[in-house]
Parts: sequence; C-alpha cells; structure tokens
Amino acid sequence: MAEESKQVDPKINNEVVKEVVESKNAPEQDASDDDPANRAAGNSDAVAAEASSKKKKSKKKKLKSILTGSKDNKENTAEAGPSSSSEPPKLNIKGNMVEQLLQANPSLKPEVAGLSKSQAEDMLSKLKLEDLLTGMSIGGKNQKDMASYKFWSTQPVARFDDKPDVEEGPIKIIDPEKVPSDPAPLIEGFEWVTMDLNDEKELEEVYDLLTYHYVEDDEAMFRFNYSASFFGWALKSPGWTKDWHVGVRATQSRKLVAFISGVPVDIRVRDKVVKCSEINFLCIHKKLRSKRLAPVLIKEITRRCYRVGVQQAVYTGGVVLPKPVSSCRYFHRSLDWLKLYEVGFSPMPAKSTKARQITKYHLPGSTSTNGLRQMQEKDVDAVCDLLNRYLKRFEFAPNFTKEEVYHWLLHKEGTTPEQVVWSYVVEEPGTGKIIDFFSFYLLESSVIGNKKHDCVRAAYLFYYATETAFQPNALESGALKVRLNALMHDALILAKRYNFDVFNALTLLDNPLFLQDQKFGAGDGQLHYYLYNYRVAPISGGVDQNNDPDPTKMGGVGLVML
Ligand SMILES: CCCCCCCCCCCCCC(=O)SCCNC(=O)CCNC(=O)[C@H](O)C(C)(C)COP(=O)(O)OP(=O)(O)OC[C@H]1O[C@@H](n2cnc3c(N)ncnc32)[C@H](O)[C@@H]1OP(=O)(O)O
Repeated sequence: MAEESKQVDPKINNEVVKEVVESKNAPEQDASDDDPANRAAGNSDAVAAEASSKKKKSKKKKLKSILTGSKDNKENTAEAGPSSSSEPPKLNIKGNMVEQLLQANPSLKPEVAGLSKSQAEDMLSKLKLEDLLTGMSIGGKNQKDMASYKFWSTQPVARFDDKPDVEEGPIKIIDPEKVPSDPAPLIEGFEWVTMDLNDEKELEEVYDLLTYHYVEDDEAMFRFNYSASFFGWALKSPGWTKDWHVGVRATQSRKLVAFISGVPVDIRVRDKVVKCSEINFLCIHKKLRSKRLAPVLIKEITRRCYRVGVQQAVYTGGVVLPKPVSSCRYFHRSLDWLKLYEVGFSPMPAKSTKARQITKYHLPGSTSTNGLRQMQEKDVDAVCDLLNRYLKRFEFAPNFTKEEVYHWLLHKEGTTPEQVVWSYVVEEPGTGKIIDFFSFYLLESSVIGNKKHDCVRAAYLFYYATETAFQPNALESGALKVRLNALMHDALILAKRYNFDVFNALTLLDNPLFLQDQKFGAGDGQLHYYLYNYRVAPISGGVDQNNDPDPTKMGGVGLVML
C-alpha cells in the first residue's frame, strides 16, 4: 500500500513523537483459534470470536443505512486507543537505563523527561537494536502492546518480543486439505463476493469504493484517487486469480462495502525464496469502520490463499502491527512547489519566499544522460536481467520473470485509457547495451475541499537498476552515487514534463544515495513491511536512528509495493 504522507514542516522535522506505554493486562488468545485450518478441525469459529450475537444486533441497527443506501448514518466512531487517566510520577532516576535510552535514540530526549521509571523501562525494552535497525523505534507511533492486538495476537505473525536471532522460516505449516472449502458466514445482511475485474462494471465498483473510502492522510486533506487503469495494472499481474479479489456486498442494496486483494509474488528473503500473496487494497466503507470487519476479510483471503497452498503473504501499511520486517520513510520532491503549497502539502520554510521556493525546485527542460530513451518491448529481456542482478544486492526483494517485467514496467501504448507506468532505459552509446533503467508510476490524490486545485499528480519511484553498481568499489568510490543522482535528476525532469506535481520515494533500494542531493524533503509517513506466517531477522529500512536516510543502512528492502 502506498501511504498518504505529507511533507514535514522543517521546523518539526526531527521532533519525533511516539506513543509509549500502555497496559499489558489483556490475556492472549491461542493462535489456533483464528486459524482457518484449525477451524476446519473443529476449533472455535473465527467470526464468532469477532462478533458475539449481542454485537450483531447493534451492528444490524447501525448498518441499516448502508443496506438501504441512505446517508443518514452518523455512526463512525474510531476504536478507543490506549489512554491513561492518571499523570505518571516524574522520573527521578539518573541511572544507566535512561542513558542507554538516550544513547540508543537521542531524539527521545524531550520524551524521557516526563516518564515514570516503569514507563522508561518499558520504552527501553521496546528500543531494541533490531528496532533501530528497522526504523521501528522511530516509526513506532501507534504501536500497542501485543495483547492489545486482539486479532493480530491470534495470527501466525512475528511478535514484538521475538528475539532478533530467530530462525527464519514459516511460523506454521498448513495442510490445504484441512482448510475449509467455504468462507465463514458474514453477519446477516452481507455476503461474500468474488469480484471479476475483467468485468468493467465490477472494476468500476472497486474503483468507486476505493476512491471514496481508501487511505486519507491524518487531516483528511488528500485521498488516493486510483484510476481504473491502475487497478488493471495492480491487480491483474502475471498469475493473478480472481479468487483473491474478495468483496463484501450489502445483500439488499448490492452495494460493494469492503474489499481486499492479493496477487502472487515470489519474494527472496536473504537466501530463501518465499511464495507469497501480495495483499493490498484492504478497504472498508467508512460507515462500517471499527466493527471488526477487517479481521474477517483478512481471514477470508487467508483461507483462499491456504486453499491453493500459498502459506505466506507480504503486505505494507502505515499502521504498526505485529511486527514489521522493516520500516522505510517517505520522501517527497516538489516538482510544482507553488501548487503543493497552495493545496497544503508543502509548508513555507521559515525565512523563505514563494519565489525562492520555486527557484529551488526548478528543473531544466531536457535530460542529460546520453542514450536515455523510453523502454520498449524489445528491452524486456535486458531490463529483466539487469534488474534481477541489481535486486540481488538487497536482503528482501522480488525476483522478476520476463512476464512480470513486461507487465509491471512496460507501458503498452493504447491498451489502457490512462498511462500508469513510465519506464526509461539507457542504451550505452556505441554498444547499444542497456546499462541503466528507471521507472515511476502515477498515483493521483484528490485534494479535499480546496477551491483552486482538485488533484495532485504524484509520481512514485518504482524499480531502477544500473550497471554502475557492479563496478569495483562502486559505493566507496562514489561512482554509484554519481550515476544514480544523474539518473534520478533525469527522472525528475521527465516527471515534470508529464505534469507530475510531486515525486515520492522511500528510503529503500539505494535511495539514500540521492534523496537529499535531489532535494527530496522528509515526509511524515512511514511505511512498514510485513510478512504473514514467516519469521525473519530484522531488515534495514535505509534510515538511521533519527529516521534520516543513511547510505550505511542500505541493502535491506528491495521490494517496492504499490
Ligand atoms: C497466507 C495468506 C495470508 C493473507 C493475509 C495476510 C495479512 C494481510 C493483512 C492486511 C494487509 C492490508 C494491506 C493494505 O491494504 S494497507 C491499506 C489499508 N487500508 C486503508 O487504510 C483504507 C482506509 N481504512 C479502512 O478501510 C479501514 O480502516 C481498515 C480496513 C484498514 C481497517 O478497518 P477498521 O478500521 O474498520 O478496523 P476493524 O474494526 O474492522 O478491525 C480492527 C483490526 O484491524 C486491524 N487493522 C487496522 N488496519 C489494518 C491494516 N491496514 N492492515 C492490517 N490490519 C489492520 C487493527 O489493528 C485491528 O486488529 P487488532 O489491533 O485488534 O489486532
């Protein structure tokens, strides 16, 4: 999932604030309770665990407006988060522990001052080395105690207290024969559907649901505005099956009210290749939020994956769940600074002016790399070879087939109403060999309630690769940095040419080598990477302990998810 991330006001850039401690009292459920395979073997019903019959009655009442399509339902309460009514006693210890805490993360200084001893201890226990490595100590806002994850604590996922030297591999082995052949029943008035995205009407329904109910930023200023072409691209990749496009409809109104999807992907985690379902576009109608429907959807897509022998999944999110494999930070490069300022995305830095900001982000009209041109069908083999060699340099990355390169990276003129992906190759002058390649995709965001602008065209940096990486000492000599900066500068120029307003990138791949030089600003979004039913030792997210891009922390995440 892409995350809505806004450019951080430079004034507050490094003031990272976290939620720290909360009660640990809730008992943990046995993981087997929620496992579809165990359900088949006679264990407690997963849906029953989510919704007691009492709750069902009140839900039925609240959901009436959806069933009938009326708009008068005001019920949309968020689930109560952790709260503490009493003021914690001030910390009056000067011991080792606090020093350790501050040493581990100096940016915590303002927070430590007001902590009780037990809170500080708790915080320290959360600030393990692996958390620093994955960026979790910084992006861990919203993290709850394991037992407070009523659903996730029952699932085969890594836990926050797992040791960093875990043996990597599946958490449990599923026998597809024992997985129920039918979905668990939904509450009355709703039914499961498999969406047929080859049917334009159904594609449109998914598009509508996501347009109005998918990810918004915290202040609800922007909302992703996926195009129908984008969904064709994202959800019909090689090996896709319509069985993994799962919807929930209101029986009476036939309205699509929830969706979750998966597409197959092989991910290499260090030296092992894991056959995964890449889960994305989990979305629940706003009026059905906080009613424990998300766990039901997740269990249903899990059942469908298990049934066909796919036992692992990869997914990303802005929320902290047990437990990220890695966490990367969003960066944004203004292409049309004035527009971004006017829509409230980019702040005006202290002592700057509009004119200065516009000049700062000005780009030349033409690219400068010799041999740069749009990728064509004839480049698929060369790009596949270069990209796979490049991605082997990362611990957590896909391995592309030629079909996948064709699907994900090649824009096929005239096949979709809107272009979704832009890919370029560099043909070595003289030899014609493909020596570099880069790509970005389009994801528009609607601007909510702005009189002047209704959308922001964002380019998301996708995959890239360069032969320069394989030169001896490419990193130490600075050659890789120089080459990537030249390529990314051209990528920015091309994105500007195609009327993009902003260029987004994470701290994954080799991005820390160019983010700052290319005037990317830090965003307020963090993207956490997760694996389902697979344990791994922590993987670096390309950031240091202050959440800044760090070239010494590269080599971790090589997977770019939409
Ligand atoms: C082998 C195959 C396995 C396949 C499955 C692999 C796993 C795939 C996992 C899915 C990967 C999706 C990747 C993407 O698409 S990430 C994009 C997620 N979508 C959005 O943010 C769109 C806008 N938001 C919504 O539509 C809803 O708020 C959603 C649907 C997100 C939650 O609905 P709602 O707000 O009404 O909540 P609830 O009362 O029903 O349920 C509350 C429970 O749900 C847990 N929750 C909340 N948000 C997420 C989240 N983003 N991933 C996983 N779990 C999440 C939450 O911690 C709590 O559990 P626990 O804290 O009590 O334990």
